[in-house]
Amino acid sequence: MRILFVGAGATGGYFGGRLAAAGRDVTFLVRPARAASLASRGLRLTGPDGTTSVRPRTVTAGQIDGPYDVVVIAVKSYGLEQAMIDLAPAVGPSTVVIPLLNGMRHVDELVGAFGPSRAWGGVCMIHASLDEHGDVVQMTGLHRISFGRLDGSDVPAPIVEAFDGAGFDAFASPTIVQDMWEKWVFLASLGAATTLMRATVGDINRAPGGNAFGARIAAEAMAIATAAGHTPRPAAVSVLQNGLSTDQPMTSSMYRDMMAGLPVEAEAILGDFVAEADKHGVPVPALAAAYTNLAIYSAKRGG
Ligand SMILES: NC(=O)C1=CN([C@@H]2O[C@H](COP(=O)(O)OP(=O)(O)OC[C@H]3O[C@@H](n4cnc5c(N)ncnc54)[C@H](OP(=O)(O)O)[C@@H]3O)[C@@H](O)[C@H]2O)C=CC1
Ligand SMILES: CC(C)(CO)C(=O)C(=O)O
Repeated sequence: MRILFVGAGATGGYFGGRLAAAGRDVTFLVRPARAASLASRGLRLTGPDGTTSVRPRTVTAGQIDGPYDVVVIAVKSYGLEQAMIDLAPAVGPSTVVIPLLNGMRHVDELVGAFGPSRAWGGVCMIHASLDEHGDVVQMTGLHRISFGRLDGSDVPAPIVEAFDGAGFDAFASPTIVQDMWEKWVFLASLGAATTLMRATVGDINRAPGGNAFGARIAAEAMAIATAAGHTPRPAAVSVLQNGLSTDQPMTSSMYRDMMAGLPVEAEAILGDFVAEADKHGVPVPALAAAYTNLAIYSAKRGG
C-alpha cells in the first residue's frame, strides 16, 4: 500500500512518521526547504512516549512518479490550493484522498477536484507543533485518526490495515461527515476561546467570568451545528463541555500559531463557521468577536 503524505508538518510529520517507523511504504510530498531539513536531520517525533527518528522518503512537486493508493493531505487550509496542484499526479483512478485539515471547506474543494469516490473525509486529534529544529513535538498522549467515505459506505480492509497498529489510534468511520462537524464545533470553540483571550483553557477558567465565557462559546458553536443539521451527539457534547471547562493548559493549534506570529486558519475555522451562523440566523456574538480578532491579527501580519 503506497501512502503519500502531503506536508510533513505537525500532523503529517507525526502520523506519517509513525507509519514510516512501523515499516509502512510512506513518502512525503514536501517543499524544497523541508526536503533539505529532513534529509540532513531526519524526521524526529518527540512526545510523552519518548523520541522516534526516521529517515523519510521525500519527493517535491514535479517528482511524483505515478499514483499512490492513499494520499493524506496535512497542509494548512491556506496551502491547500497549491498542494492540490502539486499532488495531482499522485491521484490515479482508485486513489483514496484523506484530508486531516480542520474545518469543512476543503471537502467541497477535494470533491470538486477528485470526485466523491476518491475524496474521503478525515479527522485527526492531536496536540502537536514543529519546534525550531523542525522536529514534531507531541504535547499530550492524544493521537487519533479517523477516515471514511463521505457517503458512509464500507471502507475496504486494506485501507484500514494501512493505518492500523502503527502506534496511534486509527478508525474507519461510517459517520465521517458528522465526525468532521463535531471536530469543527470543538476546534472552533477551543480556537475562538484561546485566541480571543490569548490564554490556555486553564488560564481562562481561573479568570473571573472565564467559565461562563467558555460555556457561551460552546453553546453558540453547538447552535450553529444544530442549525446546519449536524447536532453534536452526546459524546461530542461532553468532550466539548469538559474540554472548555478544564483547568489544564489546553490550547489549539490556531492559538499556538498566533503566539508564534504565524498565519492562522481564520477563514476556514471561524470565518466559515460564523457564515454558517449568519446563513441560519443564529446569533453568535462571542464567536463573531473571535473571528474579528483573528481577521485583525491576519491583516496586521499581512495574511
Ligand atoms: N497541529 C495540530 O495539533 C493539529 C492540526 N490540525 C489541522 O491539521 C492541518 C495541518 O496542520 P499542521 O500539521 O499543524 O500544520 P503545519 O503548519 O505544522 O504543517 C503543514 C505543512 O504543510 C506543508 N506544505 C504546505 N504546502 C505544501 C505543499 N504545496 N507541498 C508540500 N508541503 C506543503 C508545510 O511545509 P513548509 O515547511 O514547506 O511550509 C508545512 O510543513 C490544519 O488544518 C490544522 O488545523 C488538526 C489537529 C491538530
Ligand atoms: C482539537 C485539536 C485541539 C486537537 O486535535 C485541534 O484540532 C487543533 O489544535 O487544531
